[in-house]
Amino acid sequence: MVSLRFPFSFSQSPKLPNSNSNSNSNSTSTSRRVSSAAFVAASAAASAAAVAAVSLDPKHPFLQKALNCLVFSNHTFSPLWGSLSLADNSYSTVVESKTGVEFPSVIGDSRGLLGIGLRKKSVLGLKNIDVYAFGVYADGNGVKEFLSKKYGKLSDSEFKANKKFNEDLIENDICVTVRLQIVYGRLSIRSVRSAFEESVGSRLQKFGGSDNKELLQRFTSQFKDEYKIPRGSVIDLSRERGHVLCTRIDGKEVGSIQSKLLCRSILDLYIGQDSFDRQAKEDIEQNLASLLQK
Ligand SMILES: CCCCCCCCCCCC(=O)O
Repeated sequence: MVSLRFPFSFSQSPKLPNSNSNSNSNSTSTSRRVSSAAFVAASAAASAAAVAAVSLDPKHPFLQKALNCLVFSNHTFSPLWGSLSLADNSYSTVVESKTGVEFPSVIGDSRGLLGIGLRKKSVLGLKNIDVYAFGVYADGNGVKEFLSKKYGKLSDSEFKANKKFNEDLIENDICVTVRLQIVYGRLSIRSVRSAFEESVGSRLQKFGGSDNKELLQRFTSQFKDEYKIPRGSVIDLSRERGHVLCTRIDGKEVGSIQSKLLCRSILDLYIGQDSFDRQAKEDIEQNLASLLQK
């Protein structure tokens, strides 16, 4: 039978991403691949915060001890856990190696990084340019709850034969964020709109048929002319509970739309069958699978 890996398990070393030789922070790792340890850190963050709160209470010396043990272990265990510092509340980052773009291993309260990738696009059918790096995050508790319910009773071989973890994430009501970090320096908001029109439009058609022009228009019209998208801009596309797609540009919410079809179409671009970056999709699949262990 498979069961969920306990986030504070010290007995088994998770796969680590390559360590970063040119980083100025000892908690940053450079990799195109993201270890499930990054994701585990998301669940750990919430629990660690709870432990920290109690540990200030002198009536709980045991918890203080557990906390010390946790922090010590973080520093020797994994670079991604290394900066899970309760003092400054900062977490480790993973760097997309081609562009140098950094992704925090945890965003929000509990969304852990499952994988990173690169979106390239050909301009005038000629040059392939790097447009943005992306990171896919999912809510630690939501994923674990879902996976253990669905796969907890499978035998090991049945579990290994499963190839549907990404589909599970795309389809179900689990909080997910895809973070786009723009690397191309000459992007107009109009080109962002038309790129979304093309990519999201094709998925809306694929999953929902041709009658979705209004939905596509509602989504793309969130990217208003007044917004600037210079290099370094961050666009967050988040599926919140109830299949609500919430869009943020540089942290500012620009709109939210309740539509299962739209959420599915967006996620399919990054982790679906014909995703933008095949390696990223495979990494994510693997990291989802490694959240369960025998
Ligand atoms: C010159 C290329 C312009 C491409 C702009 C893409 C900006 C964001 C679009 C997101 C969706 C997608 O990648 O198709």
